[in-house]
Amino acid sequence: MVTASSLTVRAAVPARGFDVDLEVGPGEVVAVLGPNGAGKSTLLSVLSGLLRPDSGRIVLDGRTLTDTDAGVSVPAHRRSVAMLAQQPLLFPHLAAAANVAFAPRAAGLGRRASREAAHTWLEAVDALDLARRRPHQLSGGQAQRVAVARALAADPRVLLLDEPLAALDVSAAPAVRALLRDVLRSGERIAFVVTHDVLDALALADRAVVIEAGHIAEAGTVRDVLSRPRSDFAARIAGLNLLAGEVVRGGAGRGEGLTSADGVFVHGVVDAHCGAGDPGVAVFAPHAVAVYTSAPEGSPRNVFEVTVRELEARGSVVLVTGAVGATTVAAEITAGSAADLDLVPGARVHFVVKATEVAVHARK
Ligand SMILES: Nc1ncnc2c1ncn2[C@@H]1O[C@H](COP(=O)(O)OP(=O)(O)OP(=O)(O)O)[C@@H](O)[C@H]1O
Repeated sequence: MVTASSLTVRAAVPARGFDVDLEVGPGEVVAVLGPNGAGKSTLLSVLSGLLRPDSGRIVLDGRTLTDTDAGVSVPAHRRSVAMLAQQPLLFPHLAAAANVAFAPRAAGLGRRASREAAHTWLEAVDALDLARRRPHQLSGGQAQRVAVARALAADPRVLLLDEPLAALDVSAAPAVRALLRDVLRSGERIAFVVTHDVLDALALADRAVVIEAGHIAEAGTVRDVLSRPRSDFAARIAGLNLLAGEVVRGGAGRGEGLTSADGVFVHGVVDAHCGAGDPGVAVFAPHAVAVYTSAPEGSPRNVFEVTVRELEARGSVVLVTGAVGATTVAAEITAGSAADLDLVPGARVHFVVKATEVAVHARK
C-alpha cells in the first residue's frame, strides 16, 4: 500500500548563492521555474543526495535525509528519490528490461522481484514490447519511456524531473508529456519538474516555485504564478508585461494603478487585497498593447512613448519591444500593421494600453 509523502527542505550552498526553504505536501507536483543558472539543478542535486548542502535539513515523511548539524547525509540510492534527466541515460549494454530492473536491484530488491517490477513498469508506460531492445535500438521518445519506467521501478517517494521533454523532438514530446501527467496525477508521490515550458508547468504541476539567483522569488499555484506573476521571470515565460512598483489606490478624482520604481504611472485595475503604497506589479498582455505613431486622445488609457528596440516576427504577428522607464514592454500587433506603421528599431512610437487591460497585484 502506497502512502503519500510530505517533504521539508532547507538548504544553503553559499558558493552557488543558493539558499532555499520549501515545504511540499503529500502528492504535490511542483514546477521549478527560473532563468539559467538560477539554482534549479542545484535544488534537484541536494534533494537527490548528489550534492551536500553546506547547511540545511531535508526531511521526507519524517525521515531525515540530510541534516548538516547532525552530520546526516543519506546516500543517493537510499533516499527514495529518483531522478529523470533530460537525456534518458540508459545503460547502453543492457536491454530495456534490465535497465528498468536495475533500479529496484540497486534499492535492495531481489532479482526476481526486480524483474517483476520491471515488467509491471514497462507495461505501465506502454513499452512492454521494447523490453528486449538495447538503448541504441530505441527512438528518443521510447528511450524516455523506458527511463520513466526505470525511475518509477524503485518506488521512489520523490520523483525529480529535469526538463524531461527538452531533448525530445516535437513529435515525441506530447506522448511522453501525457505519460508523465498520468504518472504524476496519481498523487502517490511528490515530484519536482524543472521546466522552461509554460505548457509543461500547466500540464504537469499543481504548484510552481520560481527560483532567481539561488532564492525562491515566488511560489504558488501554477495558475497564480503564471497569470498573476510577481517576478520578472514568471512574467516573461508567461509572455506577459510586468512593471514593478508601488500600488496607488484610486479615489477623489485620482486614477488608480501603480507607480513603477522609476516613476512611470500605470493606470490599472487594482486587486482588492492591495493597499496604497504596497509593493505591487502591473501586468498586461502584449496583445493588449496597441502601437501608434502619434499619441491618441482619450482616456482611460496608458500612453507610453517608447523607442522601438526590436521587432520579432511570430507567425502572423509581430512582437514589438520598447522600454517604458527601465522595463522592456512588448506589443503584439499584426504583420500588416507593423508594415503600415513602417516600424523599424529606433523609431519613436506610442504604446497604448487600456487601464481595464492592466491588472495590479500585490507582490511579496
Ligand atoms: N558543479 C558546480 N560547481 C560550482 N558551481 C556550480 C556548479 N554547478 C552549478 N554551479 C553554479 O551554481 C549556480 C546555480 O546553477 P544551477 O545549475 O543549479 O542552475 P539552473 O537553474 O539549473 O540553470 P540551467 O537552467 O542553466 O540548467 C550557478 O551560478 C552555477 O554557475
